[in-house]
Amino acid sequence: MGKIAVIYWSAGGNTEAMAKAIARGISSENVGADVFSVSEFGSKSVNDYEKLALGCPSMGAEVLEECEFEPFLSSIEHGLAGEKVALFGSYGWGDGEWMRNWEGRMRGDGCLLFETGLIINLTPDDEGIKQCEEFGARFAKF
Ligand SMILES: Cc1cc2nc3c(=O)[nH]c(=O)nc-3n(C[C@H](O)[C@H](O)[C@H](O)COP(=O)(O)O)c2cc1C
Repeated sequence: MGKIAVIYWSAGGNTEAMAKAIARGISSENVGADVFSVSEFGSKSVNDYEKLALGCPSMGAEVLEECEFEPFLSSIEHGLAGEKVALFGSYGWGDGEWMRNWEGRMRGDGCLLFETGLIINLTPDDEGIKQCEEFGARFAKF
């Protein structure tokens, strides 16, 4: 089975912690997972991966982070039709609106969206980390 890229943007470390836990869950199913921040991913190709897990917190007013993550997503989304994609991210005071909008956008791109995006309020606690690991393990089998 091909590898999964877990690509995230995180300023405060919350979405980063989710990304690392999701990657652990993927690995627990003996599927390879490479974890990158958007800047680490740079100009690598998403085509080298069988599936993508994309993480970004709710920023601005219920939008994706606009300086790095949004341009990255715009640059890859034209090629995502038929691809298996999972979404995740941390949020603060909202109700997950950014994730619902993001899911709709990905469906519009023709992605095979995995479940609904995993959202966690602020810093994932032990239960949140477990949710991320289980989400990753299920995505590995998707
Ligand atoms: C500039 C800014 C804008 C934000 N906008 C929202 C928002 O619209 N809705 C929300 O629920 N949380 C919002 N938050 C809270 C973040 O989503 C939350 O702190 C999250 O845990 C940050 O994730 P990170 O640690 O991965 O950067 C915002 C935070 C910042 C700094």
